[in-house]
Amino acid sequence: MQALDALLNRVSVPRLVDPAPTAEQREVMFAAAMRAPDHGQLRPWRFLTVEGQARHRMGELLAEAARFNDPLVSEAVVEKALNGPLRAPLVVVVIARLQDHFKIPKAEQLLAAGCAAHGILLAAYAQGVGGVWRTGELAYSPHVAKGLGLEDGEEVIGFLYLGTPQKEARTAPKEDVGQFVREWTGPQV
Ligand SMILES: Cc1cc2nc3c(=O)[nH]c(=O)nc-3n(C[C@H](O)[C@H](O)[C@H](O)COP(=O)(O)O)c2cc1C
Repeated sequence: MQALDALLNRVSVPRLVDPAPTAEQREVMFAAAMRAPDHGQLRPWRFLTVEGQARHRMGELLAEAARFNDPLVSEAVVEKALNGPLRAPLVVVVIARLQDHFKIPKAEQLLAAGCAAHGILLAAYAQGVGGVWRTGELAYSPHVAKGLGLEDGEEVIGFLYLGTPQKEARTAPKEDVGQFVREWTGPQV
């Protein structure tokens, strides 16, 4: 696939089934992540892969976090948390690693990690792998962070659900790009 095809046509694929991406496909996806624009080459990201039985353990962790957040949480919400990671054969947890740096603000590091996540999704799409970036409030839970083994300065910025599209992906909507672009010719007076 040509680079522009992926850039212009990538769409999220919410319904994902087995098989999970192959080792070769994963290598390409993580290599693409490493090409994210990255001020100072801090590489302010890392990834966890969760698959097989570990997805059930991740679901239990999310369900515990839902109960911690709200002891009166409904069973429906707990059930959704439990089943969340089962929506795809592979979940990639994207972790931003934010450090105090004399020159590079944490906001820039966060953006770089976001670009890395986008790189994974683009490389997935280019290889026919379906993917969708999800978060939800549990992604930001300290209980989940602890259970996933995050260290100081690290935060989850996304769960990338990856797998084989269950059905043909939708077509990317055509956007009126002109609405988002203006020429600037000098300061307003
Ligand atoms: C940081 C981030 C978090 C997101 N979290 C969710 C989410 O929890 N649930 C969801 O349905 N979409 C979420 N999305 C949006 C989807 O990944 C997707 O981009 C959106 O549904 C639009 O579909 P498209 O990518 O095909 O244009 C998130 C996107 C980003 C960048």
